[in-house]
Amino acid sequence: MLGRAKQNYAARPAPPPVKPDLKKDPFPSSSPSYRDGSIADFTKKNRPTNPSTARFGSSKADLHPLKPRSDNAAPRPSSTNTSSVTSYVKPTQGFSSLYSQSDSFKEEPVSVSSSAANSTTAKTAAPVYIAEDDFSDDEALELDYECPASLPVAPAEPKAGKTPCISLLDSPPARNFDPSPMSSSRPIPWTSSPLEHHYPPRPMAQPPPKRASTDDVKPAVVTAAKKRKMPDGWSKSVKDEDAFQREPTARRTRPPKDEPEVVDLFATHSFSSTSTPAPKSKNVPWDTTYSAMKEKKKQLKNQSKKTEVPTEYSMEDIRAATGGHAKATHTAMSLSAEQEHVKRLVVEEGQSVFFTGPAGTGKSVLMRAIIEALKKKWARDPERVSITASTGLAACNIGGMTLHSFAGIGLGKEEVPDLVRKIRRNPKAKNRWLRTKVLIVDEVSMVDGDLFDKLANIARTIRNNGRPWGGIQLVITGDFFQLPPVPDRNKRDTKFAFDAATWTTSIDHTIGLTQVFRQRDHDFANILNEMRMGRVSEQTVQTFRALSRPLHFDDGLTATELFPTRQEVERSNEMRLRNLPGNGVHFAASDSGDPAIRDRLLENMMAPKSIELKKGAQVMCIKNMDETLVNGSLGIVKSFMCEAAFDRYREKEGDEGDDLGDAALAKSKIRSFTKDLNLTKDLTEWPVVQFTCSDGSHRIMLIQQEEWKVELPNGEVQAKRAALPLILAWALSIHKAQGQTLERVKVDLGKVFEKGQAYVALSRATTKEGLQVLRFDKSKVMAHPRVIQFYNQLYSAEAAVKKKPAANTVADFAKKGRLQSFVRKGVDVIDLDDEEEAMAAYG
Ligand SMILES: Nc1ncnc2c1ncn2[C@@H]1O[C@H](COP(=O)(O)OP(=O)(O)OP(=O)(O)O)[C@@H](O)[C@H]1O
Repeated sequence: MLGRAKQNYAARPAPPPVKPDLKKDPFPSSSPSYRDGSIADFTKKNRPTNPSTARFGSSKADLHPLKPRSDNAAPRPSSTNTSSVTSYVKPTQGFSSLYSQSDSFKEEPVSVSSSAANSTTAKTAAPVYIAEDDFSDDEALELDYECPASLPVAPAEPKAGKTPCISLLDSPPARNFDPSPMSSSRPIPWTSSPLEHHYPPRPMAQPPPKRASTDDVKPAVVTAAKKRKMPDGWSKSVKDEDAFQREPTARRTRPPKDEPEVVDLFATHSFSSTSTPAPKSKNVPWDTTYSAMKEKKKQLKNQSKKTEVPTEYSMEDIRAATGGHAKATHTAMSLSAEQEHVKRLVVEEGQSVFFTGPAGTGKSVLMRAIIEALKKKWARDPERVSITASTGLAACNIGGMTLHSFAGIGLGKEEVPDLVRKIRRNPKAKNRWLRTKVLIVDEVSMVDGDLFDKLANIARTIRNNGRPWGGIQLVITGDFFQLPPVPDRNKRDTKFAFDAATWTTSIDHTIGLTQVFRQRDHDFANILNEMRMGRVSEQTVQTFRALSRPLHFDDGLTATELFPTRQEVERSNEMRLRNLPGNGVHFAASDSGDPAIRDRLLENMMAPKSIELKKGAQVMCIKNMDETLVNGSLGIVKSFMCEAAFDRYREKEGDEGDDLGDAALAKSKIRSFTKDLNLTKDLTEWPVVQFTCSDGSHRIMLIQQEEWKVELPNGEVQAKRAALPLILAWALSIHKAQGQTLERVKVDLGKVFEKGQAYVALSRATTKEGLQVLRFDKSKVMAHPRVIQFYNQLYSAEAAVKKKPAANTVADFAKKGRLQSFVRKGVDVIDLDDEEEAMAAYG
């Protein structure tokens, strides 16, 4: 009975497999970690010490399924195996002790085939070696070698039951490869590599023999794959047929005509140069030494340099390009060392900079250079650079918008929270605040201090960033000795931008430009500079009084009179024009853009909406045309001509002639000629102006319309004006004159009423000889006391830092912090760093 019971027990059906407890572990991990998450326990509990509890397999053989070693494993000297492993695991003692097993890092079985060890196939299969090109399966990659002329025939469709196998070896191997289907008794291949990987590597592809003719070769490799296209410069050199014929080595395959050309990255330069044959021994990338590749790169660089378009032009080039028709061209001007220093700080170091300096030290020139460089730097994201100025005119001069427009605050009279709400309701303005990384502010002397503080706070609030200006880099320029902010009736005194509570913390560097370009006469430059600082000596008074004499010029031009108000200017110009004989000719500008905002955007343009001219009218060029015909050049209208008549006149008279008597004759001839041929020639008449250039020469130019645009930072044109680049120039407002360089100026100080006006007016002149001063009065040139104080602090800070006399100050004279420590000693300047930090933390 006992025996029967034993038999029944042995013959009982196997219990059903235990289902995993889904409630407890709905998503069981596929990783081998132990259920409680302790990998140490896991390794301990599953340690294959006892064959019956071993995790992988149940037989003893399973403990060492890869003994003998897998054929795919790299060969190792068997005798030293143990010692090398021991020494290798030494540093991991900590782990070993954790697992309380010294051989924790010994080789673990990795085969998934329980019978692999017993498989005779595994034992007898040929070892697999990895060749260098086993991984170069990127078909699109162009390698620096040419494929053999004959490629293997594409394999037939694999038969059922056969392992798909495409051999890239041109001679089929006479090896005993068994292509029978995989069975559990065969080792799983090391990778899913193609089968040829199971064979010893064939020798590297040899450079193919030099071909007789490039056309003979059938570039099978080219047709086989989608090739990567090289940049334009490369294909250009490929198209050099001669160079192709001169190719010293057969390193490139000419594709059939209808296929895209393929350029060998490493060989391109060599076939554009006969003198540099390709190194024969380096025709595969892995054979090319680093120095050889470097050399090739250098040659390519030189080659591309040679084809660069020159960026600077000589005057001959400019004249040839513009002829006698004035069209604004870009003229290169090299910056001085101090200008370069500022540009570097701004563009390369990303510092917030305020650069200032006397009139004529090249602040505007520098600002334009900085804007150009920043635009290049942010070419991919132009909205990052916002160009603004305090006034519409100044903004137009640098192709920007007013600071008010940028901010989207209207007049900006409300408190900051209200202004922030206003901006948030205006997506464009909000976006400008959020996207701006660099904010340019020109003519800062006219920015109100309260406005500066408001904008600084708005920036931090809208950008949700506690850093000064919410992290926006500021590039500010201006001269506080020049025109002050427009006075506010509600305020008792002017508040300058430097008076703003946030001014000191907003600026990293304050830099004083010292090299005066406008006045070449040092004495004159020094007198003006002294006057600027409010130091008017008796000698200076005498010098200016002596300039009251009338000015006479042989070319019939008179000095431009500067007036404080626009009404005075208009009255003066109209009267002078009316006094000229003959009829006036009207030139209307053509404006375009959104009608809703166009007029407002264009109202501050230097170029007028319409201008009436007469023969003999004195005009000023308001655009830089080239090196000698610049913004501020004075001229006289000599005639009115169509383009063809002017060309004929120029042919006859050349550049220097000024006899325009046959203009009418030329015009009638052109008219009859165009009538005969039924041609439609543009017979619009334009003013012909004889300019006195900055170098003293005369040039006769046909002046046609130029364009001025008001653009958003992303290049979107908001408004555009096409107008003659001319204004009447018997008189000019001081406001419009700010920023101008004038050869002949007349200033009546009796009419000047605002601080800074006298200095702006007088400092437009390039020479004493070209300046007439009426009613000179010391009191009229006095600067604002707080401006004097501000600059004295800067200069003394610089002098103290450099241990130099304050008079000879140069360049970077007030770094943030450094200046504060100086000015704190004597002058009441609040250090706002702590407050800023606190606000940043709060934000
Ligand atoms: N690096 C330079 N090389 C030669 N000339 C220069 C240079 N920088 C400026 N200039 C010339 O100096 C004159 C004054 O330049 P600019 O108008 O930029 O000075 P500014 O400091 O802006 O003057 P202001 O304060 O009066 O507006 C211009 O005629 C300009 O062409």
